[in-house]
Amino acid sequence: MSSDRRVSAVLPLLRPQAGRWAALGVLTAFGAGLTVIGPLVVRSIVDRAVEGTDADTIRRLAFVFLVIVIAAQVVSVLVARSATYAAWATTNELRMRMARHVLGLDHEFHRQHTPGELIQRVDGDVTSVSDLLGRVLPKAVGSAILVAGMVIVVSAIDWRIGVGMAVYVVAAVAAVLVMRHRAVEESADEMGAYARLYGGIEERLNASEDLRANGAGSHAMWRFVEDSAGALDRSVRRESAFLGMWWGVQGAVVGGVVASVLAGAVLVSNGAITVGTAFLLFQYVLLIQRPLEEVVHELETVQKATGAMRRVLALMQVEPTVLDHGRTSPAAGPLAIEFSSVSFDYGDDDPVLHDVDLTLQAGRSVGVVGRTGSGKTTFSRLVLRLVEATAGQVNVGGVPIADVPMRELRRRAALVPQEVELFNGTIRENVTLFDSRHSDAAVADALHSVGLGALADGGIDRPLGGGGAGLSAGEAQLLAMARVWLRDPDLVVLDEATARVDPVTERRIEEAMRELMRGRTTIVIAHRLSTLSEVDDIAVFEAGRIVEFGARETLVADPDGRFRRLLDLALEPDRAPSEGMLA
Ligand SMILES: Nc1ncnc2c1ncn2[C@@H]1O[C@H](COP(=O)(O)OP(=O)(O)OP(=O)(O)O)[C@@H](O)[C@H]1O
Repeated sequence: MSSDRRVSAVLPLLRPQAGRWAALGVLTAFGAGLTVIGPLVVRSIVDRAVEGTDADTIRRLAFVFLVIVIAAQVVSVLVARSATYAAWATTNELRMRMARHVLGLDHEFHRQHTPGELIQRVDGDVTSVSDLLGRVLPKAVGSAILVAGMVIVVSAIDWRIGVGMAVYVVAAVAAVLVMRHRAVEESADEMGAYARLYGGIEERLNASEDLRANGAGSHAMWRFVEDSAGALDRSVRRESAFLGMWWGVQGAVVGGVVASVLAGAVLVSNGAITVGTAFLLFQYVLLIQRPLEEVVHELETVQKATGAMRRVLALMQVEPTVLDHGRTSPAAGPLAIEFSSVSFDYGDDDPVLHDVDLTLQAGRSVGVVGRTGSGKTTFSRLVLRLVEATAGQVNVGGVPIADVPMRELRRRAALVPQEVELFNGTIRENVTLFDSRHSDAAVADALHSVGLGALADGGIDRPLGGGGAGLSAGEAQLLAMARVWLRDPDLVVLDEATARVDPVTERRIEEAMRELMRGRTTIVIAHRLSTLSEVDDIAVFEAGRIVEFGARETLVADPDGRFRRLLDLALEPDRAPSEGMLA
């Protein structure tokens, strides 16, 4: 995509605020017109003074000039104000569209892009576009009208001077644009270096506990130092490219002023133009200085916005693989799950699940066990349609999962994840996930049902504490269960609900699970077999395949079965792995 096409990609953004932008265009043209007329009045004053016209006429002309200058200033303030407003209205729409788009992208996309990088895209890059629209675009349009107006006025006086002025402007702008090529590249590189730096900082801050606990602080810091040095190097290169352009413009301006003064002196002495016209030329050349300087100043904004626009467009072109075109709602009540020859890979042609067949009747619960990396979590992602099967068919409630509207699937299926995210808000907000429609009684009931009654009794509008401080990992998982309880879904996936908790909390979680399972279809992914004492069925995963599936009681009774062997292993303390019973 060429850079011009990228800049033109901004134009469709203006459409929703077209009226505002049109009014701004008229105001800008009016302001430029006033700036062109001002020196014409001065020209009259000078010529009349040379001719010896009466003082009253000159005073009147001076007053007209004063009014024009004040009006031009007022208009420029109005232009700046309404341009900022129009730019924010326009880019806020873009921000919203991008945020919605990013949130709709795949699990895999979010795994590959840090939140910091995405914030930089949705906010930082869009702010660059906003600067372009709110500051540069009105200035560019105003400058173009100003220069065109000056060339027309001068041509009307003497077409040869008009041509000279046009050639001068075109040559000066062309020279700056040629120099910009290097600046463009440097600017894009600098933005990329900063995105990497901020993305890295954000990721390391999130993982600070893990990094510190594993003694990886110094490696992480070293990476930060490398990224910072890279960003500094790019900044210096970009700065020197822009400095080169700046000196180019200063040379062009000084050359223009010298040429206009010399040409004016020669033409006046030849009698070709009046002193007032020579003065007009001098003023016009000075007026050209501002647009030329702005080309340099604002080119940086244009470069940033161009790079930003390129990244925004690239992001908007990322298509989710999980599409929401479904129109069929499964019947009300618990949802049956059916996997027919389902295979899945994460895009690297290395299948994580192979030919998985499984039928879980509505309202039943299945315990999913297997070694680390055997595909249990991936299986649950397919059930929740966070990823799409590479081959085969997943049905939910008898309906192909792709035919179920995403909104309905999200409403009827819920997940208690391995890592529970807690928000810096009240207990209520953490349970309701900021949905204000739930009553106090419903929130308290949800907390009581999962054994967090003490939290509810102290008042649900108390802050939970920054980042959920004060809740253990097990309590956080209970709180996640309360969220699910409140939503009352038809399908629940509990991912490793008892990992990393003490026996007392494990017991509380088991009781909460029992409550949660009632009247719903439930998938429990567990490392500890004791968690599975309540489930109806068991599926044993091994290297991405289901190697055993059946009613729990049947599998327990089969001495040669894999689940039975896992149970025996768990019951023999000498042979049981120390950390989790299956991990
Ligand atoms: N987002 C991903 N991108 C690429 N590969 C992945 C991704 N998630 C998991 N995998 C790979 O898929 C395989 C199965 O992972 P999965 O998390 O489903 O296993 P699991 O049985 O749930 O393991 P655990 O018990 O450790 O959670 C592993 O080899 C893992 O490395």
